[in-house]
Amino acid sequence: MAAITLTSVTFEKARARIVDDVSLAIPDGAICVITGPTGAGKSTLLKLVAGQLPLTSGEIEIGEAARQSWRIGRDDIAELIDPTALPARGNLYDAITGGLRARGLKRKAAQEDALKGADAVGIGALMSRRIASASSGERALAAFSRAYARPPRALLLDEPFAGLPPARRTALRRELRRLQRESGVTTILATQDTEDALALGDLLAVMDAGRILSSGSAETIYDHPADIVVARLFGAPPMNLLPVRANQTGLSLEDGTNLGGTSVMTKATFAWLGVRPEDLFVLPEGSLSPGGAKFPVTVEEVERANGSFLVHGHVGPHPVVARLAERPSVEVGGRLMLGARAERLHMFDAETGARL
Ligand SMILES: Nc1ncnc2c1ncn2[C@@H]1O[C@H](COP(=O)(O)OP(=O)(O)OP(=O)(O)O)[C@@H](O)[C@H]1O
Repeated sequence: MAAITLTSVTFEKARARIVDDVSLAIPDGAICVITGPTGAGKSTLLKLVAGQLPLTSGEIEIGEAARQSWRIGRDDIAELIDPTALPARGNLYDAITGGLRARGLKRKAAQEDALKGADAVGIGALMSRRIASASSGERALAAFSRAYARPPRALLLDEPFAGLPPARRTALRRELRRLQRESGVTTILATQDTEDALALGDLLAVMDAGRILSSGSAETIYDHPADIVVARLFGAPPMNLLPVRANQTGLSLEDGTNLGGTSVMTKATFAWLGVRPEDLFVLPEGSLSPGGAKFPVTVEEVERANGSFLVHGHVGPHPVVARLAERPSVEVGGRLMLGARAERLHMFDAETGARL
């Protein structure tokens, strides 16, 4: 297929930099997931790669083809897929063949490929369903059929699972991974969902305000975020951050509450201690592992989440969220001692927010 290389890609509109100096190198056959909050510029970046918007400056290469030399819809270089943007009229079959025809396929080839693609994703029997009455999951599958029936060199997927319930999302992620494995098409996928990103991304890029703040493997972005901005942007609920001071016995809050955490003590006297909600657990009395941290949490609310319980509370004046497998036996207003293993703690510079 083809590697995708973005060099200093910038897009301005009405003097606003919507995409700002983005550089990324996506290896041939990889999935790069662009993640970030709403309005970060993800969709705009995909449209630039698809050739649907003109670059203000910079360069995009897909394999040997430089950005200026292709036009969307006229060849098999890049295709942007947004399941929510299927045409309003017609049935799923029309949506799939229409997409292939727009890429320049002759009618017969488009019809053959559409059926092949629909069978490959298991919606062959649904071809006559009106788009307007198809479920979000069926539309997503139709969009995938359209993409994978004849994969372009670069596939650009904009929020492909938007609006789907969690169970359907999981199934469609697996489907997408399978299609990706079989086709090997280099893919950029934009999503706000951390689970999509972790499940699908060979390469992750965190975007905010038009810029790529950090990019790399899940290990880099999720396990070792470069600074507190990336740490808070990637992960849901976001990483807890507490301002701490180091003394002889470990890290403490300003009111003197000792949190342990001797394993992450650095030369810095003041720092931010970070811990992800999913890395916290109920700490049985006196069982803190060496170097780990403990958090005496005053519980405000316990919320049932998908397969877990979210405990909202605070440690001193600082809000803390924990994701626990089981509902803790604690009343609202009660105290819960939570722990985190040494290797799941993060430390960031108090001033710059950079990882220590
Ligand atoms: N043609 C345009 N003219 C002016 N502003 C634009 C244009 N297109 C996008 N924007 C603005 O640029 C920013 C980025 O938009 P974009 O849709 O790329 O973000 P996004 O990260 O995909 O968000 P979401 O996850 O909500 O889809 C937004 O503030 C948007 O309002």
